[in-house]
Amino acid sequence: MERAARLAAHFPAPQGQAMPELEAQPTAARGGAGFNVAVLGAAGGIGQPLSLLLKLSPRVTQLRLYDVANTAGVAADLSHINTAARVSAHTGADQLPDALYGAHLVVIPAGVPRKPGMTRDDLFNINAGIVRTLCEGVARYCPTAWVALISNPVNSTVPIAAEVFRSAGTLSPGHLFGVTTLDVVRANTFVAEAAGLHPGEVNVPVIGGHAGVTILPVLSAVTPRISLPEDKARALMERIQDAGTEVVKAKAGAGSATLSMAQAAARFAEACMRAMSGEPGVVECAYVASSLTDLPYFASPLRLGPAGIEEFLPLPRLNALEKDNFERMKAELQASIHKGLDFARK
Ligand SMILES: NC(=O)C1=CN([C@@H]2O[C@H](COP(=O)(O)OP(=O)(O)OC[C@H]3O[C@@H](n4cnc5c(N)ncnc54)[C@H](O)[C@@H]3O)[C@@H](O)[C@H]2O)C=CC1
Ligand SMILES: O=C([O-])CC(=O)C(=O)O
Repeated sequence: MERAARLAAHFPAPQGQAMPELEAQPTAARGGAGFNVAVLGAAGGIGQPLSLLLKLSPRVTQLRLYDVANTAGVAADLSHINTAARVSAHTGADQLPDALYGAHLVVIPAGVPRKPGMTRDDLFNINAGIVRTLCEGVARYCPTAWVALISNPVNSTVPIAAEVFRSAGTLSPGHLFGVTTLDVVRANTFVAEAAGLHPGEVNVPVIGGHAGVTILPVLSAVTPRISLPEDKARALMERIQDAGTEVVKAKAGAGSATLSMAQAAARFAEACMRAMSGEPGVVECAYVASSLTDLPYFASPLRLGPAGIEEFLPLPRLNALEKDNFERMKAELQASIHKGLDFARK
């Protein structure tokens, strides 16, 4: 189906309204009145605890919960919590416009999770289409929103989202993020355990992408500085790269990481809202369109500001082990990016 026809079929105007004229939300106005956040996939394993954490955020004034089913119960439940965020439920494609209209930040954990034995790429066939459809809605109903994409395979879904926005004429690369915060959270935790530090005081930059060898924790650039023998560094690196699979195996068919992911996504959402509010010095790693390497999408530490990505921090110097991993990730990451681009351009 031609793109315009597909858009019109999926997204009628919000109920009782003419198709809204979407004016850009001026960043200066953001924050003062709080943020309007939409969670797409809100009734799922990540969506529910993430929505709980966002309901607890003093920065959120409107929380829109969208899913294909079961949002009414989640919203009713959360709405009894005595915080200021107003919660609304939006179920099914015809309610997506109401969920999105006016959103400052859209967080997307919609899609299927892995089962044991699957790779993240095995999710592509189902999740690519879900992400494309949801992003077509974002392009139409909240084109200036920041988008934080959780749905796997992130290495491919972010290029898909970018192409949807590009062809809708709404692409703002500084507002589109693949959420890799869980890799940082895990790296901080495992390094703290290994070094006898408090996890809250450790910061590991994690670069590359979000699958196996493409997840590159730069252990030589950890703060505070720690020194690890190569065998220990290699083992830690591999544990961080396989941490998602560790959870998938432990859940034994019941899905993948949800609670730690919800916390990681809430941390990333808070960082976005702090940056939109003009707070200085907000730095997070995320997977974004990037020219730091030959790869067109790459995760690295970013300084965020009211306009989105304000600075790509220089990549940390890599030691021999990390350089070797970087070389090994390139082909896989490039292939995942192309797979996403090819899908979106069909
Ligand atoms: N980026 C990351 O670090 C991580 C990513 N993930 C990914 O997050 C995704 C979600 O995982 P879970 O929440 O555990 O899965 P889940 O199956 O528990 O929840 C997914 C939700 O998406 C909803 N959904 C499906 N199609 C939809 C559509 N077209 N529109 C709106 N909602 C739709 C489902 O109804 C369900 O409620 C998976 O793709 C998973 O691989 C998971 C953990 C970490
Ligand atoms: O492993 C998975 O399928 C989910 C995920 O991305 C993670 O936990 O890092």
